[in-house]
Amino acid sequence: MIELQNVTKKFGTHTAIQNVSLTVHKGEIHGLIGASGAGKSTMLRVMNLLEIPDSGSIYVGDRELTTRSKRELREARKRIGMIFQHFNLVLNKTVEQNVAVSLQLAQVPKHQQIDRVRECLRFVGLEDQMDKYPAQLSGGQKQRVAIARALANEPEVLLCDEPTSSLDPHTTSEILTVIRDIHERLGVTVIIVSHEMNVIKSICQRVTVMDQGTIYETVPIESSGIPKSDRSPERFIKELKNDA
Ligand SMILES: Nc1ncnc2c1ncn2[C@@H]1O[C@H](COP(=O)(O)OP(=O)(O)OP(=O)(O)O)[C@@H](O)[C@H]1O
Repeated sequence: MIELQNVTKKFGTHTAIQNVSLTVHKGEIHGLIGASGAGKSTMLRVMNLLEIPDSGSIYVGDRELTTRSKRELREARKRIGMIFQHFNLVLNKTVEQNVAVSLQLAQVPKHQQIDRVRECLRFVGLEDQMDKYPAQLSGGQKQRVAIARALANEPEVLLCDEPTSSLDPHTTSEILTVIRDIHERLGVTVIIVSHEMNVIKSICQRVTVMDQGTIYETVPIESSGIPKSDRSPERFIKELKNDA
């Protein structure tokens, strides 16, 4: 589904990723983990050419991205959604308008936009929040809007850059459940960068460990399932007592 062949990306004299090759299979949830600065985000960002590699090839499906014209690249990118740690919503646009941005960029006719926006917001459970602004939402709701925006053009691939790193454990499980739903119900291939081992272990089928800009190893894992989270006061008391 996604194949990186001998990809190198430098920032000035610093090599962020060095000659990496990786295949992500269609329909898998693939994790990228490693120490800070190992090159995880750069790996993810070259997959949709948000970072242009200095050398190497990137295939998404049967499309080689690095040799595409600007117009062809725009088309190819519609099939790749992306979400970020800090959500990257447009603050002066409503939830509805934020999701519609993807469709406007893809030049979807206006009369088709509203149905699609509603459908995506329904998928993430936010249909009733369409008129709110990002500042009126919780972190988890903001990430759901970002997910709805990423889904709007029916992507085949979802790139997730530390999607739960700004969220508490309860909201993390909710967002992971949405990501797993996208994978299972929509058949989307997911690549997720995280420094949180529990996140990686709970939903990934294979994990690539990165070290100093190279791939240390890719290992299959048995996903442990998304932990059930409970925000009841009894649970807080129990945990406080356990810690003591
Ligand atoms: N736009 C940039 N300009 C200059 N250097 C960069 C840029 N982006 C990344 N780097 C450098 O490339 C290296 C890899 O960065 P990257 O963000 O891919 O690592 P990471 O594994 O995702 O780290 P973290 O977990 O801290 O986010 C780091 O040394 C970083 O400082």
